Amino acid sequence: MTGKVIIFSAPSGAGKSTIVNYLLSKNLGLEFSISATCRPPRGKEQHGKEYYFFTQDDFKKKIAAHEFLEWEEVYPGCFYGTLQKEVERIWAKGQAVLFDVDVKGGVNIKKKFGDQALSIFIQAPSIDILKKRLISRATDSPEKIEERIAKAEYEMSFASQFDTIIVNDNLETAQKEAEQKVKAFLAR
Ligand SMILES: Nc1nc2c(ncn2[C@@H]2O[C@H](COP(=O)(O)OP(=O)(O)O)[C@@H](O)[C@H]2O)c(=O)[nH]1
Ligand SMILES: Nc1ncnc2c1ncn2[C@@H]1O[C@H](COP(=O)(O)OP(=O)(O)O)[C@@H](O)[C@H]1O
Repeated sequence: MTGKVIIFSAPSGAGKSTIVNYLLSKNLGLEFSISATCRPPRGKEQHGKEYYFFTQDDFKKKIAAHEFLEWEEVYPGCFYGTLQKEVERIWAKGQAVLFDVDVKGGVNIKKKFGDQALSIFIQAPSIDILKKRLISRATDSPEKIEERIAKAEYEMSFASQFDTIIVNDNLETAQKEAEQKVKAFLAR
């Protein structure tokens, strides 16, 4: 059983989650790939909903057992990855898989799936705007925001390795552009 995959990557704060959630609300035949992580759940987060939560030990065992399609140490000591069986679960339902992964993960998944995959890089108009968005989102401490900004320039350097780049300046325009690109790819 094989199908299509759509990959979204971006520096933190560029608007990727907002655009991904918009696409998921459109009933385009997409299902979100739930990632595995070894960060602890926050608030009401549940295993198998936002993420599959594992201890760092269990995560490493799964790496050794080749259960991951890909994984990255996204922040120091903090692993995120996609379980092979997550993709199979979604394809078995006849849906296309929608990935929200870091830039390296995005490039690796595209390499694995080739023409079966559409990789989209979401870019903020500038680093300054990125910073403003992270501050106004108010989900991260000032230290975390600085960590994310510091990483953003490095992440931007991956943009050219994606099939397409969407600059998220006006949100509605970016959402429509993403929707049109995804629909065209799914119709192929
Ligand atoms: N490579 C890879 N990156 C992932 C995966 N899942 C999430 N990420 C990335 O890990 C980062 C998670 O950071 P953040 O958005 O702060 O997520 P949070 O842990 O839910 O607060 C983002 O860049 C995600 O795109 C995955 O399965 N593989
Ligand atoms: N085009 C836009 N203009 C202004 N604010 C935006 C735009 N796109 C997203 N945002 C806001 O910026 C913040 C970061 O967006 P989010 O989707 O959480 O980013 P990411 O998932 O890439 O980290 C959120 O508060 C979101 O509402």
